[in-house]
Amino acid sequence: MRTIVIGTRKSNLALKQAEWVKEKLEALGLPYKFELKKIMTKGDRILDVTLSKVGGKALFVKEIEKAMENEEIDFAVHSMKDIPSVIPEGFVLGAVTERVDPRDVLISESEKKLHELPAGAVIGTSSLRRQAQILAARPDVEVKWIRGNIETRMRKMKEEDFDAIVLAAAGLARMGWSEEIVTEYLAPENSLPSVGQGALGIECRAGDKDILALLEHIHDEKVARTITAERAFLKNVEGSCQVPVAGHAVMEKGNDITLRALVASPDGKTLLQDEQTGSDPERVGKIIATNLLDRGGKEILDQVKKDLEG
Ligand SMILES: NCc1[nH]cc(CCC(=O)O)c1CC(=O)O
Repeated sequence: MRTIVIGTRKSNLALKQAEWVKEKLEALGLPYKFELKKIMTKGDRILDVTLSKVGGKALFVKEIEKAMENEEIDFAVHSMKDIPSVIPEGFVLGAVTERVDPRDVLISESEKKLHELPAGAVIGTSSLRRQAQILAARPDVEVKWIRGNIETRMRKMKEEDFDAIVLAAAGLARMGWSEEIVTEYLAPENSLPSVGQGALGIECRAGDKDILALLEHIHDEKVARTITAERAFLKNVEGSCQVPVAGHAVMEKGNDITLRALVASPDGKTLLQDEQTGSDPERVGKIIATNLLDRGGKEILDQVKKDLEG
């Protein structure tokens, strides 16, 4: 019986995600054994630096791709939103899983919602996307960088000087945290999610037919279509590092997809948004990207990238 080795980062959230995939595959009753292998990535090692300054998303996937290349693992489970918009030659997205709640949530010590927090309140996030949207909704609060996994951020909120933090509902749910700790599920108008948020992406070797056939069983084509639109937007606005862009797509009745996306300045003063519906996800994503870049998004993103390099 062939043993299939599933690669994962070693954070608790990554482990939960990989275990979820392992259980789904085991439930199929196929003649395979499944094993998890934890891989320490550069992104996990440098948790004290702002993520966008040290190279962004690629930091979490490079070592994992190396392990696939060396056949130490057969495929890797990632949070979809951590996968760069362009996947390197030799690897493919073998499956996109069902999506859980894609929204961001606000957790505040005083249990005050975003619009109830006092002026000067300090909100913790390490995402320019969240920062921009918080400041657009509440220009009178302060955003401070907070890093670390979910447990660390919850602890820092209590021990340090944060009135509230913003996290993904999906991460909390997967970690088994009770919904009771959530103060507010943020509407897309206040915090449009990250491209891919709430879904898992499974990356494997491009030519591995057995693994690709296996992964078909946990692939959700409807979710994949929405994510194709979101990622087409991301790829066409730039792709690589962590910049203040957001995008969320839903399936309409029939086969149409509606994508809402934005490009924002980090200070939240400019928020460029667009929404388009169409049947070709690549095209919907590209139309919005072109639109937002033309309307001033290009200047914003060029400036952000310059600041990140500096
Ligand atoms: N940026 C880190 C990250 N990557 C994936 C998730 C969980 C959400 C998901 O799976 O989409 C999180 C935590 C967060 O943003 O709060």
